[in-house]
Amino acid sequence: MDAAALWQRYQDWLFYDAGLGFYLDISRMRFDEAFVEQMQPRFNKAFEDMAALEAGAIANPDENRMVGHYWLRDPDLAPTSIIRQDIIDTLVYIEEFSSKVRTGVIHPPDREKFTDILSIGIGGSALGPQFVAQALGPDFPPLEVHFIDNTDPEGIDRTLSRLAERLSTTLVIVTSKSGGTQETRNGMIETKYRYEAQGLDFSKYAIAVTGASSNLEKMAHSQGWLATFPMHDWVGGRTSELSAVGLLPAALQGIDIRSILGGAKQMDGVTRTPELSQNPAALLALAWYHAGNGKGEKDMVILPYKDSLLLFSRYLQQLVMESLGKEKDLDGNVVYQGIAVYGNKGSTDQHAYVQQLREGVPSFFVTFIEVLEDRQGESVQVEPGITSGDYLFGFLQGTRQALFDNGRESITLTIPQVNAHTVGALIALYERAVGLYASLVNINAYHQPGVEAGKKAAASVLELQLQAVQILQAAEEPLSLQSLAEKMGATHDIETVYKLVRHLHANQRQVVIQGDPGLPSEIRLSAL
Ligand SMILES: O=P(O)(O)OC[C@H]1O[C@H](O)[C@H](O)[C@@H](O)[C@@H]1O
Repeated sequence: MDAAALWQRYQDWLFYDAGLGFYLDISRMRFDEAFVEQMQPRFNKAFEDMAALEAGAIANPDENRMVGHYWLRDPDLAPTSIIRQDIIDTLVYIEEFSSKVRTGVIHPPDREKFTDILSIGIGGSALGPQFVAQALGPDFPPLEVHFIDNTDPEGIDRTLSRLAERLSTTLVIVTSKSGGTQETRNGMIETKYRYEAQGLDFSKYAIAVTGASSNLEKMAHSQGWLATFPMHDWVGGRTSELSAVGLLPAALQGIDIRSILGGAKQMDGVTRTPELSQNPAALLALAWYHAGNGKGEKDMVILPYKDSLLLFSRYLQQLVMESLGKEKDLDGNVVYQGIAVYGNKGSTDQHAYVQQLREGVPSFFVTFIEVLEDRQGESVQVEPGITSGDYLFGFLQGTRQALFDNGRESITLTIPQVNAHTVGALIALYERAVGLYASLVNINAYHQPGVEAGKKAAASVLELQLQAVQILQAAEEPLSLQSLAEKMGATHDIETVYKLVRHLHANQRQVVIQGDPGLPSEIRLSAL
């Protein structure tokens, strides 16, 4: 395609919404009119599915749940007045509570104000708050936010050690929809232990964001925690950023949550349009379908040219991959769907993996995110007439061009600046695109049956560990690995037995290995 034809294609496919100041360019995806025409019936169905979902249909049939994240930013859409009122009340509660914390009306025992927030959660209960804190957190927030999002002891220690001096002014938010996620529970128990070690009553510092009647909610109530905020049944973890999960920590950091909701609502309005060319979420879904033949054959590389959007790719990784990565379609056929997502930021990545994108295996399409405003205030000139922002702009355009010239496709989103409004809009855009794409490929985007398998397997490893220690404690002499596994009735799982004794030995806990651990069949095991 020559330059004039490309320019025409750019103009033909350019989507712009003046209210949002948002542009979407899919001209560098090499689909043709025939493809669009062929996709139209699928889109008609996707728009119908989406309308039904927003009206309160059981859009997550496996879990028999409604899918209501769109109602969070427009409560009038909620299917019942009870849900509507609940959304409104929760928002007011979040605003009142966070303002009282910021002004010191709610304060820690014997101190004037909370200075820090420690957010404990994982997956959908962490990624949104982390992304938004990075994107929108002020340089000097009223409360600085920290995260524990794993059960890694060293990671927990690092966060808690850094906070040690300020634990007595740190507000802890424990976020878990199910209220039973082990990593989150472990982080909470370890944190509580540190508070108690300093003679602090944890319940005076702790807040729960969780589902009704969850174990976490029951504990928060029985121990008299500072507050509890709801995580509704009809909001999935990966679409919960605009519920209390994301709004509470954002409001505590002084981020304008009404503006995030406003941006999302405005994007929802635009992406509700049942007209492919006028709907940027549908255009994204079209581009994804084209790129990967509707089978996820190409990976989605997210490249925001803005440091503050660094965590967007990690946020989208869960939203896209947990939603679309499914073994079966809605009719029960095995389809192995999904789209792999990765990315970091430009131009940083140009000095890392963009080499492969330009010249290596063509297994991806890029989504560039361009932010028009370089910074607030004046820029120095790094060369006559040229600023650092001009370089960032130039690198984005250059990379887009260089990739296209070598047959690599890309999408470009352009926003006027990174602010609460545009971040809300970006979240809403991708939530809708994922929902539409799921309809195109006929899968349930709102369940995650696959993640349970790993959790169950982990539980049986821990059972084996307890059993192994018990047998070694009762043994009169050191045992070989084989005889330990036999006594456990776990010869089929001897590799796991080997690994768990190695782990315990490395931590000087309960088990001692004698012999060469590199020769598992020769080691002798005894209780410590
Ligand atoms: O909020 P929670 O119930 O603790 O869940 C946290 C996360 O863990 C689960 O494994 C799910 O796969 C995620 O979708 C969820 O966001």
